[in-house]
Amino acid sequence: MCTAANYTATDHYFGRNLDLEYSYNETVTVTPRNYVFKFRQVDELRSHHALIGISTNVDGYPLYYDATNEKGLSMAGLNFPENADYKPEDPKKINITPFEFIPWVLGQYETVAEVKEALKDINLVNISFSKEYPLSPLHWIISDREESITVESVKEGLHVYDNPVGVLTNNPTFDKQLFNLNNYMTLSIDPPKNNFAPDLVLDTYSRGMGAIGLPGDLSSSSRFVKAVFTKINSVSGSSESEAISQFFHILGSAAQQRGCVRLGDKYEITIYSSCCNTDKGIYYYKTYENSQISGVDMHKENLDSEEIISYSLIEGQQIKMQN
Ligand SMILES: C[C@H](CCC(=O)NCCS(=O)(=O)O)[C@H]1CC[C@H]2[C@@H]3CC[C@@H]4C[C@H](O)CC[C@]4(C)[C@H]3C[C@H](O)[C@]12C
Repeated sequence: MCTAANYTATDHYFGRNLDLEYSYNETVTVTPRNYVFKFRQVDELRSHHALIGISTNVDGYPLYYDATNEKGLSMAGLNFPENADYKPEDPKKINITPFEFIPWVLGQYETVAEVKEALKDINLVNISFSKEYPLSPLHWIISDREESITVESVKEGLHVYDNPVGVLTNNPTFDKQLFNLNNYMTLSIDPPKNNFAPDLVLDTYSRGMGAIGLPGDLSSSSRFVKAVFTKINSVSGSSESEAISQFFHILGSAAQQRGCVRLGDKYEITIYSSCCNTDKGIYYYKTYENSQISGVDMHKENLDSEEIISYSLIEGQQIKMQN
């Protein structure tokens, strides 16, 4: 399972946890403007916005999990099992495969408003990348500084939801995730008042009691509530250091520790957490075993080139000994 979010301090940030029990050798990948993006059913993009994000690169093609373009538009794909339903080719629509969706959107658009318009003509077509890389059941969050949307291709068709909280996890469908927040409206960052039974003497014996009932388990609906509560109440200073620290703490509130979710003989963990400064095009990340923040700045690369540039994730703790 996964959790994605956006966050605005002075700059705007977008990132996600990738939670899984294995990895696909993902890298931080910069796709410069003149890399030729080929698509299965529509014309190639010879020149487009540059992208930075995490991908698995197969036969020279960046299969992005999440990315941001040089205009500050961001997008992440998260698992959506049982619900994702991709369609046969529709000659009246623009047929984009799920693995092309991030390049197609981020290659061309600057804002969520533009993407919303474009999505009216899109059909997410059921063509897989290859036998080795079959279709994954995904849904997406797309964000800019102003707004976020969630895109879900389900049995009934393509649903585009406004995402007023700027958070996405996994199942159930996004309308249900949002509805579920109704159940938590009494949670508060302030100490509780005794509404339970005013005649009883009840004591606020601990800090944090205003949010008792906030879910702490690792199911996708609980992570959604936890991440929304943390993000919406987040306060941070305006510096880059303060903002990215806060962003990683937001993601940390929904992260997975090895041992708590068993999958056969393996355990789900947060493989990486990312935080892209979408204004500056800097992609920061941590991995499960590297708590130090590493970063790749897209503007340090030649963005007019034709070749993708990738950086392997730095793994293993970088411990700064003080004596
Ligand atoms: C599995 C991940 C979601 C994490 C998650 O939620 N894990 C719970 C698993 S479980 O439900 O608990 O078992 C998702 C998120 C993004 C995905 C890639 C997107 C590009 C590409 C698309 C191609 O079509 C197939 C290969 C491809 C590399 C994808 C592989 C995989 O699907 C990725 C990593």
